[in-house]
Amino acid sequence: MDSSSSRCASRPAPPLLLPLAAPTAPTTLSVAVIAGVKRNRISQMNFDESLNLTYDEDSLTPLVELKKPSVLVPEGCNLYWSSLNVTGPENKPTTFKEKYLTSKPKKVKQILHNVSGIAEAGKLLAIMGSSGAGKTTLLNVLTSRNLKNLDVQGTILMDGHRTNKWKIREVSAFVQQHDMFVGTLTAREHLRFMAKLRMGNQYTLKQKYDRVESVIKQMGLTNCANTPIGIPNSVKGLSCGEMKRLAFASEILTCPKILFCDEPTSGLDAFMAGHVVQALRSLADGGMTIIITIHQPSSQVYGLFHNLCLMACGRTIYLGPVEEAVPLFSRCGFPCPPYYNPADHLIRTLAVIDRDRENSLKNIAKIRDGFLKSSHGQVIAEIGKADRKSTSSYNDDSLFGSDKSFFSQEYAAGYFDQLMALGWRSWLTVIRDPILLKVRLFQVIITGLITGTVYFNTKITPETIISINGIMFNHIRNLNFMLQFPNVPVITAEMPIVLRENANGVYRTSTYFIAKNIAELPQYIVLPFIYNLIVYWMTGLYPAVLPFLFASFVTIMLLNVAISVSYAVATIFGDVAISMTVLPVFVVPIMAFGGFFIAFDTIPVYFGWLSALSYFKYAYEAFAINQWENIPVIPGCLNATSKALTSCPKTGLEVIESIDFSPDNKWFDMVVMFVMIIVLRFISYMALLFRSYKNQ
Ligand SMILES: Nc1ncnc2c1ncn2[C@@H]1O[C@H](COP(=O)(O)OP(=O)(O)OP(=O)(O)O)[C@@H](O)[C@H]1O
Repeated sequence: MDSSSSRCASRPAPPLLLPLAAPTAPTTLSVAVIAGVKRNRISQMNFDESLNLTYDEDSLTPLVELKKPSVLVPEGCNLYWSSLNVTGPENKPTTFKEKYLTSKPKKVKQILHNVSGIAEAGKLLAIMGSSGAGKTTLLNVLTSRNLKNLDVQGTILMDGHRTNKWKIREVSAFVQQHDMFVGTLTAREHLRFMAKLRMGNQYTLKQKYDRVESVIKQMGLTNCANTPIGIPNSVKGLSCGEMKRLAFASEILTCPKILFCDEPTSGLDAFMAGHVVQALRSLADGGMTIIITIHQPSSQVYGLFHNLCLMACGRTIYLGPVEEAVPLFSRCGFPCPPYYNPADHLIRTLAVIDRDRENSLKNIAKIRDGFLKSSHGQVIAEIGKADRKSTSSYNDDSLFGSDKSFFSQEYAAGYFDQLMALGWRSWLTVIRDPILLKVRLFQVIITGLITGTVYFNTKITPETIISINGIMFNHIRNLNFMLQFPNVPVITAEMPIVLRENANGVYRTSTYFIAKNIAELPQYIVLPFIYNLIVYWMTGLYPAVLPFLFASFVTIMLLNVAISVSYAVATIFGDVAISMTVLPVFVVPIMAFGGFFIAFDTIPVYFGWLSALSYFKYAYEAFAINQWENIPVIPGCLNATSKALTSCPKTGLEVIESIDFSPDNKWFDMVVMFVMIIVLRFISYMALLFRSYKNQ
């Protein structure tokens, strides 16, 4: 590994507490002492040498605090979990009542049983076990994620300190199983975006970009640094292995002490998997603490692990150096056949076979007993005792002196920097995603031309009044349906990425929301303007500059209300299918009260609220006033004497009144639409904030 690339930028963490290599005056403590249980050194712990902390016996605070250098070599930290017990509902809640109205599940089951362990600094620890063994649950507990419905008891310690979820998040990074990126960015752009947000203000932009280049080299991404990440079925991009390495690269930019990875090799072929795990091994060799869960590693990948944690039935069956696992199994009567992948052998031996359940459990118990008698087993047993003296549970946020909450989280980048970086990313997405801009532009131009051709140069006559009103109402309706519905999948597709980045403490929900709104605004000004430009002049609406500009303003406001509705629905319902089903339920009735299909005098009182919410009505009214207020005479109506034309409006103002609109409402309508935009965007922001909060 390139040594310069293994150097990491320091993070805005509290002063660095480094374990001392050589203990001096006070006591040298073992793992059990860390929890204040016992003060004797456990010998022969070849994977526990870095426990030589020097402590003040009373306060258990490390005595020496080293000054934080400007550039750090990642030193990792030892992570301990002691007597973790996790219980969850026997059946996952499915009905509304079970989910929201029942406080406690009827039946609970124990998922993790007194699980203890250690992940050492500078070592790659792989958690393995058959399906349902509890690997993901353990990783979720260690990272404090996805713990909904679960009751977690136990203690987690970092370098001798009890810790809580905020502290763990501060010093660690989590690469989840499924990669999520904004696919229109290139790998380098994505890393630069992350560097701007995660590396803090103590670094110049150049230093952040230098760090990006070194991480690109370190993760072997040089050849694909300028390749778009990719959007399935739309933009061709990185391979799965490159994507996974990019996920690591994003997380190690700030040089976390601990890196968690859930199934880093899933979906990769053996060759790619080897590359990915080799990258993790290099990070561990550089000093980081790495914890991964993994299924079926090849023997080559297996050989890259330093330590192995084997789980079965929610229990730790083995935790120690990888090379000692197979000998332990042999001693317990389960030798690995020659030329057999040791990982396969271990997992097969620990699998619970339904038709031979009793025997399987007996075998597992035998191996566990063998392990507990070994020196490594004793270390784990001692770690398990660390929890006994603790009175507060892991979920107690006051542990480790942290009183942070979702709303008082600290971010590496300031508010303005977050806005700028997020605005930049949203803007690149808007201009690069073919569906977002090119297709929409094409759609607007074609629809505008077709509408313009159908109503081409409509002259004002008594017979065409209804057609001219139709042009204006269609104008509004077309624009609404053309852009409102396609916007829903755009929001819902990006939401999981935003929620994940938010949960990782990269930026605030508010900065994302404001930046996205600002970055998207230009297209929601330009597109309606182009549409109006085509339709207004082709259909022959009142030919003057100011009325044209006002009509453009009406269409821009209308479209922005429509987009705000799609924002609100998408963020409230979250799922594209549900949102697309709900949206017409709201929009279609509201359109019926727009004024073209209904006389306002005939609307029953109990539907008054629907009429008041009809943004179509406000846009149509403003548009109609703008058109007809400039027409002093309707040719053919002024001197009409025939019976057929007795109800013929003689002036533009009479046309406005004939459709129950008030000529004074032109600016009032604009104000109402503006207020609607603000209220709807606020609602969608609150919905997104709530989702972010629930996702923590
Ligand atoms: N939130 C939850 N509510 C109820 N049961 C749960 C919950 N999370 C996990 N479980 C149960 O806990 C057990 C262990 O699940 P876990 O996902 O940790 O296993 P795993 O070893 O990661 O399996 P796999 O390799 O298949 O992902 C399973 O029986 C699972 O159904």
